[in-house]
Amino acid sequence: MPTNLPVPHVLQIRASAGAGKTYQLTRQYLRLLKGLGSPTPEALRSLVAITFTNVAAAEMKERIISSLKEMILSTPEGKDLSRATGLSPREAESWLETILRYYGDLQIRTIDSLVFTILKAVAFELGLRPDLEAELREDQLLARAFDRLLLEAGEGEKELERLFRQVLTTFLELENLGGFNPEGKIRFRLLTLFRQEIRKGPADSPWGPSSLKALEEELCRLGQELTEKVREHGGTFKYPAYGWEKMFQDPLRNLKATPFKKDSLAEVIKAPREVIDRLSPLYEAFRQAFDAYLLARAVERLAPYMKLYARLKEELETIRQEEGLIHGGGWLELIKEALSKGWTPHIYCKLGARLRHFLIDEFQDTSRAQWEALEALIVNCLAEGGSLVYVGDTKQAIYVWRGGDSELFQEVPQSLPADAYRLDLPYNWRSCREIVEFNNRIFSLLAEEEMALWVAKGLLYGTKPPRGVDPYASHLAARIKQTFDGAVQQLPPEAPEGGKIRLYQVKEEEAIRGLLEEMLPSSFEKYGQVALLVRSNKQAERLSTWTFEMGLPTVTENALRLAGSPLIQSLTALLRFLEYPLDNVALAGVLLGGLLPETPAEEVLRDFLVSWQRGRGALEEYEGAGTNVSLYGYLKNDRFKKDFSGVADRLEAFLGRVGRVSTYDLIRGIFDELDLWRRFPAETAFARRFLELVLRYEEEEGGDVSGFLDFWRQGGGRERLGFPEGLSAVRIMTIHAAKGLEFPAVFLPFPHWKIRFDPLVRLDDGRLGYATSPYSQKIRASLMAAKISQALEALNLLYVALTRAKRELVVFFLSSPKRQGFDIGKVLWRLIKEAGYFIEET
Ligand SMILES: Nc1ncnc2c1ncn2[C@@H]1O[C@H](COP(=O)(O)OP(=O)(O)OP(=O)(O)O)[C@@H](O)[C@H]1O
Repeated sequence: MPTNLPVPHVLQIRASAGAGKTYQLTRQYLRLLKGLGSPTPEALRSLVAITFTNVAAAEMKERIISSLKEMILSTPEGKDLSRATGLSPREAESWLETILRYYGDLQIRTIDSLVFTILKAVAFELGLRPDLEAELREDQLLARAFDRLLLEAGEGEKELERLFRQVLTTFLELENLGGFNPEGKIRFRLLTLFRQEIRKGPADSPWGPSSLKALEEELCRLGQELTEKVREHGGTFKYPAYGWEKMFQDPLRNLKATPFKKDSLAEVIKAPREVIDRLSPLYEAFRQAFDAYLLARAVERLAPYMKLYARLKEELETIRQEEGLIHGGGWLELIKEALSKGWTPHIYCKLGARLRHFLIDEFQDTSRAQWEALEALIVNCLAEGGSLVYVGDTKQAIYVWRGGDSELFQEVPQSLPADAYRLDLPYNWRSCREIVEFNNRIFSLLAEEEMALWVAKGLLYGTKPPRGVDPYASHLAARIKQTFDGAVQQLPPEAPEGGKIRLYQVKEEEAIRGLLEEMLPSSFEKYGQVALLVRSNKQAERLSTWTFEMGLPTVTENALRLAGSPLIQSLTALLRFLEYPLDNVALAGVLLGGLLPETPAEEVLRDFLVSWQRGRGALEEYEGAGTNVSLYGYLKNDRFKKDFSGVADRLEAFLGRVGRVSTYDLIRGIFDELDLWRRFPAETAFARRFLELVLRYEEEEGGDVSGFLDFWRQGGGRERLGFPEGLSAVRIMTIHAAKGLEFPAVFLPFPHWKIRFDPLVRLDDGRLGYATSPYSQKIRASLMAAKISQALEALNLLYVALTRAKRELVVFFLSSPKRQGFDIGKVLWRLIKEAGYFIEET
């Protein structure tokens, strides 16, 4: 890593898996700390590291802290770090103190979180409510807006009622869809439109809906004219047994007819040359009308949805004004607007720091909208002598569906006002020799012309690709070659030897289960060394049922959700109680969770319930004249104070702090006073992450206890931990979640994913259309462009999956006839065979 680049500079690190990109980024962070001089919160705030997920941000913070500790203790690793970063043990110590003291100023976060903080800083100037809140769960926000529309329609808003009716008609007639739940499908389509707009630009049509009726009539007229003229000139349609002539007479009922796809009239009719020449323009006119009709139909299909969607957006705007809620895509646009007005100095002033250096991890998954929101800030920081280091690997771009745009990787240095440098990291530091060589052989094959073309054709067209040259397949093949060119990695001089690749072919899924049962318990000293990687959550569920039945300790992504931790459950129960002290269920949760050290919880509750059963009279007596029968009132009652000494006092003390201190300080106080760190050692990781979440929430949304609880209920509880090290349980997770991680042994039990088809396409003229076969040529181009991106993503997923293993990699192939069509398993199979590996049949 070059340590003395002159500022300003942009450094691009593009390297394959396990090459040390995140490792270098962490070191660069420490190096920049050194360059900032004496540790202050302002200096800390000027250094921004952007990660792809909150989990990755939490992990990077941990890495920074543990690196500083190593340096303070001058361990061998610490000495190496000191040498590489220039930080002496003393400097490391004072930075660590500053970081721990001003933890909230540590700017290691996701792009969305950074952009939202900035947005809050300029909310007033942008005419937004200052108590603006982020709604990260766009489906929920949209569901609310949709419900409000339904309500308005139900209350007699005529225009809206008409719109809903139109959508339903399109749904039932044009799309031939039925079923019991049109509402669910309509909601889903609106959500797709919303996502499309957030990630890929405006959804509004530049033109109104086309006149489908007129196009239908024109098509039928041309079809009939053609049949009449053919007959008039003594010609006949080919293949009378298939009724080609009839198809031209009634094209609307024969949209998929073969003769409509022929390139020339000579392929459709039998007639002398001069007749064919004479009628060819008519056939061409028919074909054009046919294409225009198909195009209009696709746009028309979406038109009522677009109108409803326009209303939905108005509703979203109302929610924003009424409640200050704003969705992710919305804030990216707003911040872009603010920055384009040259507000950067003002933003810095509000943030209390100038941003000087940016570090960005996993850059290949950044979306254009995200980049555009950040760009002006980065330009500004470069203009003031700062730097940008961004790292990534286009082979690992697996978030195209969320707008990730790996082409930005090359564009960025050209658009920025600073000298650009590039660093190669040629070694793979992660895996043993066998694994590195396996991946080298497999993935370098994808950079070969013939193989790339075979893969491209298969992924785009399945088992029956068109013969000869196909422009889409050639384009995809070129991109595959370009992506995997340079995939070969070197082994560092002292790389660990060995490693194992095990490849099996099985006939039924049951056999995969059998092999797992055989291999998992016997092969590894510790279960914690094994990760089973899958494509979908459903597969993860299936596998965890199996491992559960086998009696193997297992940890899945869901098990790491914060809401699943007993400590966090009791803590949120305590917050619910503090928000509303009459919430008996919440207080019961606090007592039963053992949060308060001195509570004989069951005894208290039994007593309370017995009293309750005896009748309100008795309880009201405890509570004095109060009418609310609350557990809290019961605990506070003097009669019981001595039995349950301290409980009510503690609760009262906490209650006294609500609203006077921040939610974060309130919870930290609870941790200290109840000695939770010591009393719940197994839950430390959950507790730390929870505190971080509270802090992040507070920074971004400034909310009180109620606000935090709303956020928690609406999805905060789904936040999860990174997979903890040292836990002796088999990890089951999706390949998406495994990105950036590594494990001693990796199993890929179901490598058979296909590319996903998205019927929503953007046409050349900017309009959106809904693609169903047969496609207009214009739709075909957009559709194939989308398919090409998805095909690349499917291959990239394979690359991510196969590069997570340090020592052992196990892959199962299912050869059951149930597995039909062309999938990634087929690609992998051929790559493995050509690379000369043996697949064992069982
Ligand atoms: N220069 C190095 N010396 C020793 N170990 C290294 C070095 N670089 C990286 N490593 C180790 O190699 C492993 C992979 O590093 P890291 O996760 O940073 O790679 P990466 O390029 O970000 O990988 P991926 O793209 O697959 O997420 C880690 O265990 C890291 O500690």
